[in-house]
Amino acid sequence: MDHLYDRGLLDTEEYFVVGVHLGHYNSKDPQIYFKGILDQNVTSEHIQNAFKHFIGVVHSAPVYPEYDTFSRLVNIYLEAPPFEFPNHFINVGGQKIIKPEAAYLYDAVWMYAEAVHECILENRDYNNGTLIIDKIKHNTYKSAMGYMLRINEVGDSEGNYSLIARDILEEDPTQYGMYPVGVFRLNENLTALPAFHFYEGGFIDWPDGSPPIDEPPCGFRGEKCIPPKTYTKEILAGVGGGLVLIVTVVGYLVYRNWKYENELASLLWKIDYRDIDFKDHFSGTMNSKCTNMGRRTAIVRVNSQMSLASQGEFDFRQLFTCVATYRGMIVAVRKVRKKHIELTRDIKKELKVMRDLRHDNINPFIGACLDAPNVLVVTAYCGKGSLQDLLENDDIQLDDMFRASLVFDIIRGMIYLHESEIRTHGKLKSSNCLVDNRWVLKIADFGLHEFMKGEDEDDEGDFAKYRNMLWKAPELLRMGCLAPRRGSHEGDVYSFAIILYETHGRKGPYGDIDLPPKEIISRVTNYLGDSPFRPHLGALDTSPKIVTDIIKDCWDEDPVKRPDFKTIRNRLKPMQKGMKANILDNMISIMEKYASNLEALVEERTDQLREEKKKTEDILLQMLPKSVTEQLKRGKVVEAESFDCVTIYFSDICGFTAMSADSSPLQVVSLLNDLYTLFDSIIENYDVYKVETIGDAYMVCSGLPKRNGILHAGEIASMSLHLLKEIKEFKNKSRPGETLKLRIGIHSGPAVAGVVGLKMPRYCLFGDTVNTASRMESNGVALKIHCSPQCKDLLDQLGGYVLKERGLVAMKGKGEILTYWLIGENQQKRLRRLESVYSETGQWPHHSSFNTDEPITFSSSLDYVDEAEDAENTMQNAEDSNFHPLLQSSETYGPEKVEEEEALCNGRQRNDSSANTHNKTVTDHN
Ligand SMILES: Nc1nc2c(ncn2[C@@H]2O[C@H](COP(=O)(O)OP(=O)(O)OP(=O)(O)O)[C@@H](O)[C@H]2O)c(=O)[nH]1
Ligand SMILES: [Mg+2]
Repeated sequence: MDHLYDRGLLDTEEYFVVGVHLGHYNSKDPQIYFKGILDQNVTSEHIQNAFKHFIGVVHSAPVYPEYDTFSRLVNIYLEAPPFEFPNHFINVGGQKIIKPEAAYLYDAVWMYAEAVHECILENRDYNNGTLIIDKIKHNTYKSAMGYMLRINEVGDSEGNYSLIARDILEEDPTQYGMYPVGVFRLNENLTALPAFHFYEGGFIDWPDGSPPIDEPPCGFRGEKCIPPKTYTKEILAGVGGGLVLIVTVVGYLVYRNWKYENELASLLWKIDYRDIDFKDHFSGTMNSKCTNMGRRTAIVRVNSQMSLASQGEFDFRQLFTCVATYRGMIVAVRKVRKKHIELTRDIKKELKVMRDLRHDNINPFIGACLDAPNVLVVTAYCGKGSLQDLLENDDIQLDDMFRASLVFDIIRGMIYLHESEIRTHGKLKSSNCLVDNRWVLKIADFGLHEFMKGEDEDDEGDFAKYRNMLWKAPELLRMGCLAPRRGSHEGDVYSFAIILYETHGRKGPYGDIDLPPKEIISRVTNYLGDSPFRPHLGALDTSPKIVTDIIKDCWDEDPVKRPDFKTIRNRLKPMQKGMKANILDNMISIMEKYASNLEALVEERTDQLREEKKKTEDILLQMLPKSVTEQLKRGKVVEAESFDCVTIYFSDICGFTAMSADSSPLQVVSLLNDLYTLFDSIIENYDVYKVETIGDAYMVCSGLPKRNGILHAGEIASMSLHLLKEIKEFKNKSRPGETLKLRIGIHSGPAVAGVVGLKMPRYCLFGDTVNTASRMESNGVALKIHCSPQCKDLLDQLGGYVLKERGLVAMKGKGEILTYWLIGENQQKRLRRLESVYSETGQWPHHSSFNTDEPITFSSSLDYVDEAEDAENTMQNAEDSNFHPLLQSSETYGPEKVEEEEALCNGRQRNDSSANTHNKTVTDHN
């Protein structure tokens, strides 16, 4: 209570505390109830005020005098046996205070005794506890406390309880105590709860003047005050939201309207006449074309062909429409035959709609010029002219892909147009389908009906007038001038059918029907017979059936039966198979294919070229030394070069002339071919350069054009031995069994080399060395190598060569010269020599001699001479003819033999250009 009071909970009178006190009411100390466990300050005003909000239920105090009587009797019995509890003060009137528990105990025993007694009377088992309890339950009895009690159904005694409340303390009116104000008593029928009865004069000093309500009006948890559910908030939110939406929508509409009006008013489409520049494109007569804008039809037919022949972005020969530049853009300008124009709202709307249209297959409307008398309509310029021009131009091939691309462009454009605010075209025809530079077809000349209204009649003449009507649907033709200018969806489909017919037939809208347009129009309009008058479909016999079917359906006499453009698109889809959406993409893909083919082709041709070049180079290389070839290839002049020392080989076949005389020319050629093929393959193994072959003569040189020190003598010597060996095994097919008598001469000395001639450039050697070499050969002996002393010196220096002195030989212009026969060599020595060159220079002296990829093959069939330094010894060996296969297989040449050979060679015609002298006398001093 203290805390409740402190926290102000009792201030509001809202709380009232009902306490239960377990003890009996203590009438001696009515303030005891204010006490807490420790707090003894019961007199505090604070506490006493708090208890104004308290009523308590306590056990009623014993009823007097009944309880007194009981107490007295207990005192008496306590002294009596069996307790014999003495009370010393009994004689002075002192009584022991008997606690109520004694009364309860008394009550319990009494009740039990009553029950047992009843059992005995009823002759039932009083040891049966349940029975005894049953008897006790629901009993009402007068307690020793002096009041009535009742045992309820669970066996508890429902006692006599009093209600205590605060009242002024009897002893001290400034203080309060708790006093019983009433009691709960059992009522008559003893069944219901005990009822409360105020004691006489008893009252409760309710803080509020009356008892507090037992339950808050809304229940303890407010459950009795749940307000019925209302949707006010939702409704408010809904209404608010709705309002916002309405305001937004209205705002948006107003804004749109405002914007629309602004756009209408801003005249974005308006073009200033001064901004249109006709000069850039036209001069002279061209300008007049633009001055006559609007009367183009007659010119069209003549000139349209011309424009199409051109592929450029812009062609100056295009005369059929007036072209100008507007803000850097090429535009088509069309004059409206009106003196002035009143800019009504409808016209403004119409122009705005036109300007807003944007589609790939719709020719963009750029604007209009209203500067009277120049009332102009400006549209984007399409570089390739109209579909009509295209179809009439025989130079342009229309393949299926091309045609399908154009047709689908029309369909796409028309679907867009029919769904737009323009709704219909009304003048769809091939001249109003323009083709731009990218070959995309664009629908043109639609809309602007209000703008054009009242345009002066074009004096184009009957032909042109009726021709223009060939695309018009019959139902519109029948309406005459009442027909709506904007036409109808079905009317556009009819026009499309005629265009499709034109596109496939390429003979105009009515193909080969040779009637004036006026007559055609009359027949189409006044159709009475069974089938309406239409172009002949027979002319389209090469076209796919779906196309002719579509054409038939689209020009049906009954407009209702004509399909719409979406249906047409779906039905014509097979035409598009494998095609890209626009023709340019198709062309690009074709070109890509072509380009990749071309790449392969170029590659192939490059290979061929490379091969041919290589062949040419090879031939050149065969004709000229590599270094010379390189110089010639680079366009340099090859200057004659002088070489200090080279070795030259000449060989000749003795008796060749006589042999040729006996053989057919073919046999001779075949023999020489075989022979030189063999020679060529042999000389490849040496660092030598074949200078030329003339008839049976063979000229080889070493030490040029690449210098090789003195190795040239060795290379030529080894090569000569190799050739000599091979010639002995050479089979002459026309004279089997006969050995060719090869006569070889070698000489070393200085020479000059250079390229002569321009047409058939030859690498030639000049100098006395050449002559001497040739003489060495001509003064030689068949199957022997005749070596000059200069050459022998070099060979000696190189070592490993076996030479035998021949003796003095008289040579023309030279006197007598001591010459030698080269008879053998030590190949190992040559090999070592070349190896040492290789290790010094990192290069083999001759490219093919020691190709590291191939085994060294040179002279492999020759035997070797062991360190043939001792000439005597060697010669001895040579004479023994035991050490060299050359010598083994050949005869030993003595003077007689020489003579014999000499005779063989007599009469031989030398046509060696380099060797101009022939010494026919051979003197062998051996
Ligand atoms: N290259 C090119 N030619 C055009 C262009 N506009 C019109 N033409 C050509 O001008 C010719 C006549 O066009 P228009 O003046 O529109 O006359 P029409 O199409 O026969 O008839 P309507 O449009 O119905 O008045 C067309 O056939 C085309 O050859 C264009 O933008 N570029
Ligand atoms: Mg047109």
